[in-house]
Amino acid sequence: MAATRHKPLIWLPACHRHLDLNDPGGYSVLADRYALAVTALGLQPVLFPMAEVEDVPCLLPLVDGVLLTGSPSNVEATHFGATALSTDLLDPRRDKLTMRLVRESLERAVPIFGVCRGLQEMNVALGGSLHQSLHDRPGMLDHREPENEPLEVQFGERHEVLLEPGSQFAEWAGGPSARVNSLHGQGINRLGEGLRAEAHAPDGLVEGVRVQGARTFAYGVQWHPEWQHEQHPFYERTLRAFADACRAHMKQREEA
Ligand SMILES: N[C@@H](CCC(=O)NCCCC(=O)O)C(=O)O
Repeated sequence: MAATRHKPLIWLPACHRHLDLNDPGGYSVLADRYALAVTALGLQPVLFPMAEVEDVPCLLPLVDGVLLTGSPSNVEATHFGATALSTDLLDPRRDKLTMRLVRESLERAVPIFGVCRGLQEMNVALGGSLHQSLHDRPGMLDHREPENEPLEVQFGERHEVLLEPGSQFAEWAGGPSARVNSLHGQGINRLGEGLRAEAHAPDGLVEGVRVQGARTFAYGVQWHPEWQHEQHPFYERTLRAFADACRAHMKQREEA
C-alpha cells in the first residue's frame, strides 16, 4: 500500500556556521524560529544538509515549497560583481545552493518565500545587486538590530513599510502600510530581473518584492514574519498565503 503524506514538505536551506563548539568543521544550522513557524502552518520543514547545486534537480521535486531563511551571514558580493567587505561573515555553500534554488523553483513553479537574507538571495539570483552596508549610506536608516538588547527588542517593530496599493502586501496588512522589524545590514540596490518592488521602507529601501509572472507564490520580504507571527496579523496572513500555495502544490503533485 502506498504511504500517504499528510503535510507539504518545505525545504529550508541550512546555514553553515562555526559555532562555539568543539568541532572546527562547523555545523549546518536552522533556527527553530523558522522551523516552528512552518510547523505551526501545518507544513513539514525539511533540511538537506550538504546539498550541492547539482542536487537541486533531484531534491526540488520532493518538496512543495522553499523557504529561504535569514542568517547573520552576508550574500557574498562577488555574486553581484562587487568585492566582499573584510568584515563580512560569509556562507559560500549556502550562496551557491540558493542562487540555483531560486531560479529552479521559479522555473518549476514551486512556491518560494525569501525572508531577509532569503529576499537578498532572490534578488541576486535574478541578476540584482545589494548595498553592502546600508548604515554607511547617507540618507538611509540604520536597519540593523540593537545587538546587545534581548531578542524581543531585536525583533521588535522598528519602522513602517509603505505597501503598493492593490498589492497582496496591502491586502495582507489590511491597509497601505505596516510596521515591521528590521535586522539587516545589506539591502536591495539594483532590482533583479522580473522582481516588482511592492513594499518600501521610509528611506526608499525595497523591502518587499513579488516575482512578476510567477505561476505560484513567489515573494520576498526584508523583515521577519516568522517572529511571533500569531500576534501579528500582517505576518500571519503572509505566512498563511505561502502555506496555502504549498498545500495547492502538494495537491497538484498527488494528482499528477
Ligand atoms: N546578513 C544579511 C542578512 C540579515 C539577516 O538575514 N538577518 C537575520 C538574522 C537573524 C536570523 O538568523 O534569522 C544582512 O545583514 O543584510
